[in-house]
Amino acid sequence: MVVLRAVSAQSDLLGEAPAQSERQALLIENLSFSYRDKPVLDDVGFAVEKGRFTALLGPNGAGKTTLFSLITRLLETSLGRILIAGRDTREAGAAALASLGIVFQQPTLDLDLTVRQNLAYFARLRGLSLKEAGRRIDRELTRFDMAERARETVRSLNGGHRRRVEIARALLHDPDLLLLDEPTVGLDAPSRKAIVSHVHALAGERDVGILWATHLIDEIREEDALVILHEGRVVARGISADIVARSGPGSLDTTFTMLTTPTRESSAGERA
Ligand SMILES: Nc1ncnc2c1ncn2[C@@H]1O[C@H](COP(=O)(O)OP(=O)(O)OP(=O)(O)O)[C@@H](O)[C@H]1O
Repeated sequence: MVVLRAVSAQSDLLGEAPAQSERQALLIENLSFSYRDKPVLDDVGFAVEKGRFTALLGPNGAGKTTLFSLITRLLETSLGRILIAGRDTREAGAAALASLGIVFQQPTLDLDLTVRQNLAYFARLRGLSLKEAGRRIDRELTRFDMAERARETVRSLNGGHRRRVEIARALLHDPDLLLLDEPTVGLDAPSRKAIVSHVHALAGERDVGILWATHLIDEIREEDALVILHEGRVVARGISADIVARSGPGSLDTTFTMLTTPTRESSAGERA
């Protein structure tokens, strides 16, 4: 019974694969990837709209980090297509990546530089003039309630504040797409809540498309766009509340468990 439910839910929860449109910050079409002979992503397709928070929800090992590595071109595949703000990452290369901001799972700030120095260094790398860099650094630090910490070294900040600086840095060049790979890992509950709330607000305010990879259901709101990834396949995509409603009574927690805990029989069914 549970097996039948899981299989039928998967087809109901996918709908049509998205087609290219003007408001997309990201479009992924038919993307597949293997590490040597180990398949990790299989025919992945979804879109991230500008001005919207999209959660990429998947258990450990689902393929989220691999997908981010393909979007940023740390990894390559010839199977499928990735468009950032309408530009094909394979064809447009650096021009496509120019509209991308990223916060990696592992922190990448220089601990011995001040907050402002970290941001200024990145802004200069992105080709911003000193004056423009200063203006944007002030804007982002104010946005993240960090203006008063600008002269402190990153080492003196707590984990939550370090994360805020990383997100601020990723926004300095006004990207169309912001990728965040499990950005709340290791943070305490209040810091996690604050970052989730800041980033949700950001999507609408800045008209930036946000792709937030997580395995934590409580970071997702009913109105968010949601892509559920399981064993390298998209098993649900749409608005979170709609996905939950279409999968029967229960919460996102129940839906996620149903879609990502395959029995042997349902695994066979999926692959048939
Ligand atoms: N360099 C690699 N070589 C071989 N297999 C890899 C490599 N990196 C990841 N994998 C495997 O690919 C699969 C997807 O891993 P990936 O890190 O993309 O998943 P994830 O959803 O980001 O998980 P996590 O939340 O644990 O980081 C896993 O089975 C993982 O063991």
